[in-house]
Amino acid sequence: MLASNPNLTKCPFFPTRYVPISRSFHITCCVSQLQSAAEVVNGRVPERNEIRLGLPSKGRMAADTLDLLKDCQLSVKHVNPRQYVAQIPQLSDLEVWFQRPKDIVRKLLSGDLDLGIAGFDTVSEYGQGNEDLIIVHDALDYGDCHLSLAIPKYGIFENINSMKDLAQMPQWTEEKPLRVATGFTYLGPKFMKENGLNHVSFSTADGALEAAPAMGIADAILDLVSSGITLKENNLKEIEGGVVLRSQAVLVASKRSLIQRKSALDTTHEILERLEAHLRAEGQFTVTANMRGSSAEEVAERVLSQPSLSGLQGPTISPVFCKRDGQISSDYYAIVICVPKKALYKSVQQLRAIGGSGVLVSPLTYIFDEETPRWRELLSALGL
Ligand SMILES: Nc1ncnc2c1ncn2[C@@H]1O[C@H](COP(=O)(O)OP(=O)(O)OP(=O)(O)O)[C@@H](O)[C@H]1O
Ligand SMILES: O=P(O)(O)OC[C@H]1O[C@H](OP(=O)(O)OP(=O)(O)O)[C@H](O)[C@@H]1O
Ligand SMILES: [Mg+2]
Repeated sequence: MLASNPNLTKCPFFPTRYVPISRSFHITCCVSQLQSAAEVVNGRVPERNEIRLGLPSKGRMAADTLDLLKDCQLSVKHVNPRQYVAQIPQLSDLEVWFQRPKDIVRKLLSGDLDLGIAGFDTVSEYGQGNEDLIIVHDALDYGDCHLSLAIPKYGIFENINSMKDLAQMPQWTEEKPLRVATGFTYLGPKFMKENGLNHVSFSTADGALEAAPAMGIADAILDLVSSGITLKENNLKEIEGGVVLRSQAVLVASKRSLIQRKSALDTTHEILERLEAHLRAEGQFTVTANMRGSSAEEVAERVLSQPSLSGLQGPTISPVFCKRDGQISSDYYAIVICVPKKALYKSVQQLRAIGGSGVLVSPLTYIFDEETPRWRELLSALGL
């Protein structure tokens, strides 16, 4: 139980929240959040002309975020790693601010940033379900991990393999709760409660949580997992139903900013279109092949008879003209299709099976659709 944990105390500013006693910086942060929040609570966002995008200043998300933007032709001009403000020359009214991922979320809530990129886990933990946060793109395709509960493989946990088993263990009582070490002090308690574990206490640390059970500090940990190596090396295991959430990098915005700053919405549209165009193209190849045929329609029929050759909107088929005995004829047709990378070899086999030859495969850089579904979803979530 939260209240019985000596390491946590009621936050003086948000009485429904508990904060680690040692983390007075968190309380300071609550104060500054309150001050900024006061500015926006009555519906107005702070006055400024530039749109602010928060990007991770360091840690495992930082380099991949810059790489993604570069791939979208949105390179960040950042001369010095210790300088926390930067520009994206392609987006003239946008300022980039480098911040720790958790501060990106806090500053979106306080109105000091309009847009940000962070892990979904961080958005969920520090956003605490605040309705002002809106996920603009939920799958930026890096930073994959999941937040999961893990317990020792040994001792009293040897035969415990699910959350249900864990909840039914007779050991956990009001006086002797299940001790969980986690940095996720909002999601952790919420998850345990939702899973019927009522006798739980939490402790927190900034890293190397996997050591806590062996050190006798905790019975279980709730932390991020990607390869699973850290758990394995520390004799811990995940259990059925123990995944709190799955995470990857996301583009997140403040609803208020998007509604009240017209240019924030326009800039978000452009960033979203570029992200979608790049991410859609990344999974595809362009495949070109020649095929003998009597007409474009007849070739199309053959191509469309194969399950992996329909492309994005059906194949493009154009006649290949050659001069024979002074006569121009088109016995061959060139077909162009987009093929998912995973289905490349299958597609080549199917092309050959219907008489395709000279198959050329090239990378695809961008796919701009007429309108991205995510843009429509965003507008409807904003009530626009
Ligand atoms: N194996 C992993 N462990 C932790 N984070 C991961 C992992 N794989 C992907 N991530 C993502 O990277 C983010 C962690 O980035 P970073 O290392 O900058 O944060 P941090 O160490 O939690 O931050 P801070 O140092 O400010 O406490 C996570 O929030 C998550 O979205
Ligand atoms: O499943 P894996 O691939 O082994 O990754 C999981 C580990 O990585 C992270 O720690 P990090 O490397 O950030 O070190 P820290 O615990 O000191 O923060 C996370 O907190 C886990 O400990
Ligand atoms: Mg870390």
